Amino acid sequence: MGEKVVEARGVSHAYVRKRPTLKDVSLDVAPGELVAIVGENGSGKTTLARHLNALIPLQEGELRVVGIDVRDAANVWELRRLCGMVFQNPENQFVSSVVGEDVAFGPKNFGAGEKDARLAASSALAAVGLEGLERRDVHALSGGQQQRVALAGVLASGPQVIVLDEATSMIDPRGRDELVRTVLAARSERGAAIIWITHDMELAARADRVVVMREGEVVAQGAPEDVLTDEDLLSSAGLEPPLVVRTWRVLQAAGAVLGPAPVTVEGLVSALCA
Ligand SMILES: Nc1ncnc2c1ncn2[C@@H]1O[C@H](COP(=O)(O)OP(=O)(O)OP(=O)(O)O)[C@@H](O)[C@H]1O
Repeated sequence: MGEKVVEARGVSHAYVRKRPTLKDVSLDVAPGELVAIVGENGSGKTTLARHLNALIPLQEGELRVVGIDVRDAANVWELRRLCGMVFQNPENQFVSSVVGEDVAFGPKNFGAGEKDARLAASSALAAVGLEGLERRDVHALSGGQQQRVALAGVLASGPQVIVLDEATSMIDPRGRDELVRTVLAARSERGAAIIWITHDMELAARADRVVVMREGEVVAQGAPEDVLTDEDLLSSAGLEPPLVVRTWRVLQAAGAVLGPAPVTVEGLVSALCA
């Protein structure tokens, strides 16, 4: 158990009394694991994410992230350094209006000297494709660029867990692919675990594990090949399978293919070639 970077046990939360938003959520995440959390609007994904970073008080249950109890106020900044978050609207996430200073804030705040913090900021900005934008005003950037700055800020702080909450929603398709690669590199280079909250089933198909939420509960979790091909489960959670699975079903109905549905384009190609 000590090895997990997220250990949630029976976490429940109600913003409004007697109207629970999270119900008895238990979830483990291992170091370096890529976990996708899917669920329809209002199913509680963001509320769970906020708990991971102690942005809202834990009302019920137990939650340790990177070994820190989220109730432990003395360690909240260490928790936020080691578990970085990028939200859908990063606008309110910035501490400085100057890009380079915002990204350098994390490392500086966590003890790096001025020069090291700047270097960390520049390398994180380069990693998200924003090389040389250090002097720009954050608020004069596009939504997608702001999401990249927010991710750079997280990367510069050396996280063990990166939580992305619809964090690529405003990024154009090519930029999104680049960002996915950047996040996956953070995983392979630093062993960071990634928790990806997304409506993008193609992205979820690339995870190690998919967690399905419905009305504040975790209703299923497992390998993408199992979860994302279970149409009844997905439909009960208000979700659609990835395009590859839907394509497979059409081919199957036409008698063109046999066997379990692949979930990624690569899987589809190898199944068709086999
Ligand atoms: N600050 C708040 N006060 C009261 N209710 C809230 C608050 N934040 C969220 N809620 C409610 O909690 C429920 C779950 O919201 P949450 O944002 O966690 O869902 P989600 O799965 O992330 O949704 P989405 O896919 O739309 O981002 C919703 O019904 C929402 O209205």
